[in-house]
Amino acid sequence: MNKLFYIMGKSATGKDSLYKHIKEEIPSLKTVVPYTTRPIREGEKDGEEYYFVTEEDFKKFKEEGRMIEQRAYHTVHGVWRYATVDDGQIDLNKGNYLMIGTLESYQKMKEYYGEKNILPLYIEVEDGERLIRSIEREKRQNVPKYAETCRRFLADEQDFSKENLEQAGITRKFTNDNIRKVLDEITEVIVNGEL
Ligand SMILES: Nc1ncnc2c1ncn2[C@@H]1O[C@H](COP(=O)(O)OP(=O)(O)OP(=O)(O)O)[C@@H](O)[C@H]1O
Ligand SMILES: Nc1nc2c(ncn2[C@@H]2O[C@H](COP(=O)(O)O)[C@@H](O)[C@H]2O)c(=O)[nH]1
Repeated sequence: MNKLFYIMGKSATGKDSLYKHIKEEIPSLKTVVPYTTRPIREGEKDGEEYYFVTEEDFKKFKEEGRMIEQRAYHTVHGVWRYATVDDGQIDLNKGNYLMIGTLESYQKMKEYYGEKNILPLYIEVEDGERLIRSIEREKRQNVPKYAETCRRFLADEQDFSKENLEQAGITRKFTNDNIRKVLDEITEVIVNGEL
């Protein structure tokens, strides 16, 4: 039976980096483009990282009953929304999928696709190291947004609290202190289809 492998973790734990490496190691994995109302960043392309849409588009998805899950964040730049939409991208009869999300979206995806069809890949990094990685990453941007980096770091504390992790049923955590090591661990899980 095919599965949805769902990467989650606090900011700057390496989700995007791992996603890219896993795709290279297992090219047969299918991917899904989520939707967002946040402004497009330099280097991003519409339809690759996200479909960059408007508030009105989000309303329309809801009215049409196509919203699988959605999240909204009160960022320092205003409200940014993210969603997975029932737009035909996911068909578990066609193969295994690799996605990135949050604990909140994972819960909704579990309800929509069924617990046995989705497998959580929870990534963690020690907080001090994670903060350094997120600041260094921001520093490389043309216009670093340090306030948003700090907001996200603090918000993660609550969003990924011990209680929330327990409630979501996260039993295994993958520590990204060495990308090669964690990649091997995750690849094994994907190939076997179990944690
Ligand atoms: N094992 C590692 N060792 C050192 N640096 C790493 C490692 N894995 C990823 N990084 C670096 O950490 C930074 C954060 O990684 P990445 O952008 O992939 O995180 P993320 O979880 O997708 O973040 P966000 O949720 O904020 O988008 C990047 O600069 C990346 O190159
Ligand atoms: N748990 C939280 N997740 C958040 C928060 N702000 C944004 N996000 C999630 O981050 C990813 C990636 O966003 P991007 O803009 O860097 O591409 C996305 O899935 C959002 O849901 C937050 O405060 N808490």
